[in-house]
Amino acid sequence: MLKLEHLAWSIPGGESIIKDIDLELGEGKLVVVTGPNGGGKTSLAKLIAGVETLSGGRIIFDGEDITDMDVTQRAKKGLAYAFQQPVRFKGLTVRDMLELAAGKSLNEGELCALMGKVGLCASEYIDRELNASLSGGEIKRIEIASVLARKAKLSIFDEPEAGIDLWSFARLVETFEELRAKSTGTLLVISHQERILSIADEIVVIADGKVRQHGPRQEILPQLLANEHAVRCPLEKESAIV
Ligand SMILES: Nc1ncnc2c1ncn2[C@@H]1O[C@H](COP(=O)(O)OP(=O)(O)OP(=O)(O)O)[C@@H](O)[C@H]1O
Repeated sequence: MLKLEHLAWSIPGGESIIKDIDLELGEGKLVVVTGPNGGGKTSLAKLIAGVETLSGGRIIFDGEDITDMDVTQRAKKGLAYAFQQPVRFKGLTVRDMLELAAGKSLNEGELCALMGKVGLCASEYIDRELNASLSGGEIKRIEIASVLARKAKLSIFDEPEAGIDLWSFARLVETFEELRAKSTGTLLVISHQERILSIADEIVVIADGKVRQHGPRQEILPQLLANEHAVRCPLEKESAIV
């Protein structure tokens, strides 16, 4: 459903950030992208969503070449993106944002169901403006709810765990599992969280702008966990000596 061919992206100064990425994602899968900070995950998500413009390569979505389409055209084709740091929209209420995302007016029950998926109670929030009065975690969850409202063919979530409390995070993980079970669309989730990695169908590891590993969770996750221990153990030994 999504095919990335030789994707490349350099920042205006010339530094190469994304380096020849080839990747194919299947329909209805939950794919988790992980890797070290600064490896290029957010850049890749922005390139897929059309927020940044490719320096080279092609993006095929549902059999169609969307490389030259802008963000809005890609959104109309069924691509939704939740930013790592959500944007606030003064003058727009939570209800407005969710209804815009859903493309229709929503009744109280529908609003409640949507907000419940991210651990928020609709009645407390729907009439609030999307401005600085909302906390970082609240705005993040509302943005995730708006992406869920889109029911897109491909939904991209950039570090949905960032700034979210444990209880809401647990609810969000359940929501991802429910969506995957319904196979309504493909989910691409950028995350460093083992809890999210542990529900993935596939894991992609990106470092230094390249795909380092890609495969089923059962294959990749044990390797990631083993590497984590390989890094941690010498340090633990050192601290034991001190
Ligand atoms: N507009 C930009 N201008 C300059 N450098 C940029 C720009 N966008 C990204 N970078 C750099 O590109 C590299 C990759 O950044 P990116 O945000 O894609 O990493 P990431 O894997 O998502 O990291 P994290 O896990 O910390 O969120 C970083 O070194 C970052 O500083």
